Amino acid sequence: MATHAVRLNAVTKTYGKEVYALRGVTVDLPRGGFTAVMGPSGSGKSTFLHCAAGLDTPTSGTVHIGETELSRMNETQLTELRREKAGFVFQAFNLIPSLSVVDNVLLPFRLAGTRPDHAWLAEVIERVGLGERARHRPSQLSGGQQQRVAIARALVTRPEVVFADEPTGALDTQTAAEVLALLRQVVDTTGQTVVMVTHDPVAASYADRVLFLAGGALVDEVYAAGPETIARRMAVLGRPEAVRC
Ligand SMILES: Nc1ncnc2c1ncn2[C@@H]1O[C@H](COP(=O)(O)OP(=O)(O)OP(=O)(O)O)[C@@H](O)[C@H]1O
Repeated sequence: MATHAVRLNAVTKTYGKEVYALRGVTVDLPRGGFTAVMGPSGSGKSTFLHCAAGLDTPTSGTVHIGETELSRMNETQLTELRREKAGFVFQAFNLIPSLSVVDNVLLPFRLAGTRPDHAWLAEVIERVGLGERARHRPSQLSGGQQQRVAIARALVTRPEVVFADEPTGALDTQTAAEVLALLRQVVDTTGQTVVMVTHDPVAASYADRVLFLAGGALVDEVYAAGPETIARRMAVLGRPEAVRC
């Protein structure tokens, strides 16, 4: 079995002739790890996440999720692969307002036309702390609780990797801390792999490893770092001379 959950090799993404959103990014994201991706606005964080998750296709280079290479897949194959191997959590919780917590969490199965494992479904809902609220609608929940529904939905298919794009961007500090602690716990207790884009050094400090992008290139990384260290590295990247174009 591969030791990486995701592998990017010399991944470049360009828009037209001028814009290099990613330039030659090579990195392994190990199984069971929590990786944060940071960088100034426009540095390529979302493009990185989208290419790693098969939501976007690199201009050149290869992407693997586990043993599977994404680069040669057509759109239908990519959709199937994402369904099977990836879970997604976004800043906007993307829940369906008319559905209960449990039905929102069941959506991936509905979309795939497959049968859920009900014991696991109950465990996941319990694990995110919503056992008592399984029949509530999203409008009856706080922002943090809604994001926990989205996390349960991302986990319920037991994906190879959970991709989170600014998952705490819409939450207050205390609620954000709860959601990040949950992601940390998921990695620690289930050996799940999480990749998270964030602007926030405090959020990134929950990760085992922080990757820094500047100008579409991977320019730095830290392991097990606190918010101050991460903020200091970010401050350096903010200066134009740090961007290797
Ligand atoms: N569809 C597109 N067409 C043209 N340029 C694009 C497109 N998507 C992204 N870009 C450009 O690619 C670069 C990287 O964008 P990306 O969204 O990945 O950065 P980011 O680090 O996630 O930014 P932010 O923190 O502001 O969300 C930027 O210069 C952006 O303008």
